[in-house]
Amino acid sequence: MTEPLLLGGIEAGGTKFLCAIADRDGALLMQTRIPTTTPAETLGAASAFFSDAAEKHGALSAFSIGSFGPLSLNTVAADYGCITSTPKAGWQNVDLLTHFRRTISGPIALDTDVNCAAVGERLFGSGQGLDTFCYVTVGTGIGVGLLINGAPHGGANHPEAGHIKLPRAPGDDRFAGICPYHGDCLEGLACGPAMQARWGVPAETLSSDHPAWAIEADYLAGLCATLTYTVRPDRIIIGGGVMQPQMYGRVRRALTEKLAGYDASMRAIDMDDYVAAPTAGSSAGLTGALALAYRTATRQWPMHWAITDTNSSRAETVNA
Ligand SMILES: Nc1ncnc2c1ncn2[C@@H]1O[C@H](COP(=O)(O)OP(=O)(O)OP(=O)(O)O)[C@@H](O)[C@H]1O
Ligand SMILES: [Zn+2]
Repeated sequence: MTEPLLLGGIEAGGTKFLCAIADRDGALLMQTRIPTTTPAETLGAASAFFSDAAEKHGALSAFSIGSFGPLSLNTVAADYGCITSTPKAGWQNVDLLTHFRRTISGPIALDTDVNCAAVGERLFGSGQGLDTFCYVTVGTGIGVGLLINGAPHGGANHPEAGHIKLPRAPGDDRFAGICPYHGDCLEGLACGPAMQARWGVPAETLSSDHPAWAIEADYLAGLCATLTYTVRPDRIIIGGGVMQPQMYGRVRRALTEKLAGYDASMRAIDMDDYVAAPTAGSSAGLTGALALAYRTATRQWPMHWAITDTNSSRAETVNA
């Protein structure tokens, strides 16, 4: 008989922490949504949820966190498991791992929110059937998750492709950018708050023929070209509040121009398929975190979740 598994996961975001426990088949047994306020308040509420879950369902087999960052993911570093230099007030140097080790006895895995979302897209969304793809979110920041040969990628630490420096888009030479570290890195020029700073109004209020969108598409296509040259993924999935439907065509056309017909395999890219929207739903990061917990417990990815379950039916099985 297969051993029962009890998995815990958190998608730790800048506005909310989604916490859940799930069984071996990915069915959610309990879940909750905690607003991200102070570390003490938010992490305290998350621990209380998992203590309550353990009382009701037993000890967790494995637990995983997909968090906003930057994070220290180098297992031998002194600050392993900490959020490090985030601009989010009060959350610098917050030790996530030590906090959860106080209440959770099983193994704990940690990865970025975007890598976890990429895992969720592989199980339930636009990454199904793919081994190597990128997951990009363009919202309050710009984050890039990488699934390489079927596993989330990290090296000495997680990459930060949202902060690459790109050539300025035509006509965009005055805006200084808003990244507190680099000024006019990609995130500094093209995340949602950067658009607001540049144009004086929130991005969602700009009309679809506003010049902002051509500039935005140029930068996102620059990121896609860089990812194409460095990772050569099967697909680049781009989501986040700024990626409205009209952006996909613009990014695909700008990317085709940037690749400039280089190499037959790049000329053969079907852009409609290559630059795609996410489809795993708003809980892809949480699903990915739970899948990471599954892998921590079993050394395998729960590929059967994709067959036996769908994102929407998962949501219905919840007893909050
Ligand atoms: N319809 C829209 N069109 C363009 N921009 C939008 C739209 N809706 C939201 N945004 C922008 O998206 C940003 C918020 O992004 P999102 O909704 O992805 O939130 P987030 O999860 O906080 O971001 P992140 O992915 O960085 O964590 C805001 O800057 C907002 O101006
Ligand atoms: Zn930057």
